[in-house]
Amino acid sequence: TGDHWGYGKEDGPSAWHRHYPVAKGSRQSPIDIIPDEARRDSSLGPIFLKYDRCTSLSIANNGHSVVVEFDDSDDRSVIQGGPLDNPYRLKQFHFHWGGKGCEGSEHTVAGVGYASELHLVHWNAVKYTTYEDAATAPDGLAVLGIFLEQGDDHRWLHTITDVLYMVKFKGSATNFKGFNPKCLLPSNLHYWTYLGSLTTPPLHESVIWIVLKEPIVVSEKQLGMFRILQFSGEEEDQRMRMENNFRPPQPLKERILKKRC
Ligand SMILES: COc1ccc(C[C@@]2(O)NC(=S)NC2=O)c(OC)c1
Ligand SMILES: [Zn+2]
Repeated sequence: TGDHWGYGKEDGPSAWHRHYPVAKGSRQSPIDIIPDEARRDSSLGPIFLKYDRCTSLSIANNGHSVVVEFDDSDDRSVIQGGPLDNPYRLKQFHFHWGGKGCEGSEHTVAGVGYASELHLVHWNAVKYTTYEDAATAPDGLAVLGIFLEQGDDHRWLHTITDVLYMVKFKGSATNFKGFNPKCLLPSNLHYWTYLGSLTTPPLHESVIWIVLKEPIVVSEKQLGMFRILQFSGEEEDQRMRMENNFRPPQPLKERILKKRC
């Protein structure tokens, strides 16, 4: 039982369509972002992020990534503005990364990947009653994508990398209170935006994507800490290092990429 998909040769992104036919849908993510083809849209305003440090709850290894969950019972932590018609509540954030020295982001920019990509997942609690309902609705989710570039140590990422050893195995979780994800944002909030999907099964086409142009900088040492995580559970005999947990870019099809720069 459990998820029968992964990132390997047999169960990876090229095989997902067998159980999840929407993998070949009209608004799949990620995409290759071509900056020169992005259309400036005067109706696109700035995005506003209001994150309250008291809403973070736990950090967990779900067998596909490391996820920090938030208390989404009210509007303390929300994203609004930009392409969004109302505030979307912060539910969780997680990362995608590569192998040693390899690219690991999901979106690429003019064909070039970054070392990693952070996804801050928000849901439309004005229109939908539950996160689960929002996750299947065309305007249900708003995901803020932030690129991680290799370079100097990131001042605040230590707060996360220092506890990864506690969630090494699939199914492990631990308390993670008082973390404010605002510390993971770059200084500039200029963004690209387009209509897309979840990037793992069930691949629901329910995401309004907001991808920041400016990456944050993290060290190779910090990136390496993500690779102590395992896809596999503690009881499984074959150890499977968690790395290269990213889906490659999907066809843009009839979509328009917009920008606010
Ligand atoms: C059923 O609801 C789901 C399921 C998976 C994810 C995770 C993910 O597929 N989506 C993005 S974005 N990156 C991912 O890895 C999700 O996140 C919003 C929501
Ligand atoms: Zn993601």
